[in-house]
Amino acid sequence: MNRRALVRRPSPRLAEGLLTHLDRVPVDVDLAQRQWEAYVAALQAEGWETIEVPPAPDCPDSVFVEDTVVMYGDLAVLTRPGADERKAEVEGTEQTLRDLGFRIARIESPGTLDGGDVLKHDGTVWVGLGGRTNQAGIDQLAAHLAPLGASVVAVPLTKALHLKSAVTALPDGTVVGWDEVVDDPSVWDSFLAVPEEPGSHVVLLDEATVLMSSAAPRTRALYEERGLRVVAVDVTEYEKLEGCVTCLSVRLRG
Ligand SMILES: NC(=O)NCCC[C@H](N)C(=O)O
Repeated sequence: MNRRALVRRPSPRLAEGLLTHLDRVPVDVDLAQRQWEAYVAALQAEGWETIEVPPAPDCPDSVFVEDTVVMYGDLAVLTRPGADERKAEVEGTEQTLRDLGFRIARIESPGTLDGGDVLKHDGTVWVGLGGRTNQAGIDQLAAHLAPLGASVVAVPLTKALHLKSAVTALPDGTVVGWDEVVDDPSVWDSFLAVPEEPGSHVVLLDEATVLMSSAAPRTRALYEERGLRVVAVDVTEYEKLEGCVTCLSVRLRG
């Protein structure tokens, strides 16, 4: 399988990144750069080819490249981020995806949508309706994905920045989340509460391997007991800015 992922190196202005639910604490930008390089190396070590979106040094949150696009097969739906400070990040992602030959669609005003609000599994696309993504953005995404057979479900979101700040999905489709920030776990047929907040974010590297933060050792043990192989990386500087392992890459199919 052709496994490729978009990544985008952190801006020197990372410490100015937006905060919604966390208080600002000092961010070590040099450490963040090393953590980003280790994250990219971890993807490559698992057979993923990483493709860099041109850096956007004037956009403090540009490392969180997931928010700029929703991929579905050969279609790239460019987002319209809910925060004005982040709207300029989309241009670099568009340029890269056009060069790679993907079909392009886009969310347009008055719709807003961040890619971090979109969780996909097996033909269903759950979208967090909350601070960054509005109903118009969800409706537009649904229209773009309907021809591809996807069913889009809006999920109320009040306790976390993005849907994927609260929940992600294991390879078998089990949705995992940290109870305190999940508005309604009953949305999903199979939901597993995890013991640590950073444990609720996994990047699927293959059907039996996930990448996650090293800040959730008890959750790691839980995943390993379920038969998963876990690759753990330090993303402390990104967690300080309400980011996580899913925000730092966009996996491409095909
Ligand atoms: N997909 C994500 O969860 N992205 C994290 C974005 C964090 C950034 N500081 C923001 O508030 O937009």
